[in-house]
Amino acid sequence: MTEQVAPDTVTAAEAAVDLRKEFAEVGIGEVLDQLDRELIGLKPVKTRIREIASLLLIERLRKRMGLTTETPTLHMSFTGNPGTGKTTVALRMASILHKLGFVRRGHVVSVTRDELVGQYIGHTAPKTKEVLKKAMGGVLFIDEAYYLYRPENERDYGQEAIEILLQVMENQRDDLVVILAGYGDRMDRFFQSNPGFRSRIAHHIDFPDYNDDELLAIAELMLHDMNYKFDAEARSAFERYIALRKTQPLFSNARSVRNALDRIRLRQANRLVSDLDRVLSADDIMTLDAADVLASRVFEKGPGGAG
Ligand SMILES: Nc1ncnc2c1ncn2[C@@H]1O[C@H](COP(=O)(O)OP(=O)(O)OP(=O)(O)O)[C@@H](O)[C@H]1O
Repeated sequence: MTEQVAPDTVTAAEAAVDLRKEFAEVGIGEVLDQLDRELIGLKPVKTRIREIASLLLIERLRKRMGLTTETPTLHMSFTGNPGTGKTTVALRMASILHKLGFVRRGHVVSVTRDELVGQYIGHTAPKTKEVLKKAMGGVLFIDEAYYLYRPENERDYGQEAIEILLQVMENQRDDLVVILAGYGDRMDRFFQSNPGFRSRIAHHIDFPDYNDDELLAIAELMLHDMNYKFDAEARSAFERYIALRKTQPLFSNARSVRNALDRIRLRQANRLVSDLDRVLSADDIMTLDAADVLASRVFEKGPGGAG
C-alpha cells in the first residue's frame, strides 16, 4: 500500500500560486509573441514551443513548491530542411529557458562537426571541451549533428566528441541545453545508431518547408524590416521567382529568400546609381521594381544558377 503525503516543504503560502502573475513576471509571453510576430507560418513549431514553455513554467513552480527536485531533461532536436527557421527558434528557446531560470545566461553557441572534432589524435577532447565551456549556462546548437557519427571510419574522432557530449548532457543538464539540428531522415538514422542521444532528447520538433505563399510573406516581412518594398509588378515577378527557384538545386527556404532579396537590392542600387541626374524620393529608394527581380539568372532558360 502506498500512502500519498504532501511534501513537508509546501507551506500554506507556497501552496497557492497566481499563474497569471507568474507568467507575466517571467516574461515568456513576450518571447512567445515575438516568435509569432517575427516568424511567418510554422504553426506546428509555434504550438510545440508554447507547450514546452507551459511545461517549463509548471516545472519551475513544482520545484519551488518542493514537488520535485529533479532538473527536467531539456535537450531537443530540431529537424527540417535548411532555412526553415531552426536557428531563429533556437535563439528564442534559449531566451525562454533563461527567463524561466533553467539556464544562467541564455546565449546560443552554434557549431558544426568541425568545431568539435579535431584532425589529429588528442585534438578532439580539448576542442569539444572548449566549445562546451563557451556554451555553459546557455544552449549548444549542433547543426547537422549526425556528421559526428561516421561508422564507415572505425577510428573516427567524432566518436570521442559524442562520448563527451553524452556525458555532459547527462551530468550538467542543469546548466546546459543541447539542441541537435539537421535533416529529419538523417537525424532518425543517427538516433537509431546512437540510442544514448535519443534517450537524452526530451523534445523533438519538426520544421516543415514553407509553401509559396509563406515564402512571399517572408520576403515581404524581410523587406518591411529593411524599409524596402516590392511594387505590384515586382511582387508578381518574385512569386514567379519563388516557383522557379524551388525547382533548382540548393534551394533552402527562407535563407534562399534572404539571399535573393540581397541580390535584388544590389540590382536596384545599380539601377538607381546608373542615372545620376535623377532626384530620388524616399519612395524611389525603398521600391524594388520588376526589372530588379527579373534580371535574376533563375529566369534564364536551361540549367541556370541561383542568381
Ligand atoms: N518563418 C519565417 N519567417 C520569417 N523569416 C524567417 C522564417 N524562417 C526563417 N526566416 C529567416 O530565414 C533565415 C534562415 O533562417 P534560420 O537560419 O533560422 O534557418 P535554419 O533552419 O537554421 O537554416 P540553416 O540550417 O540553413 O541555418 C533567417 O534570416 C531567418 O530570420
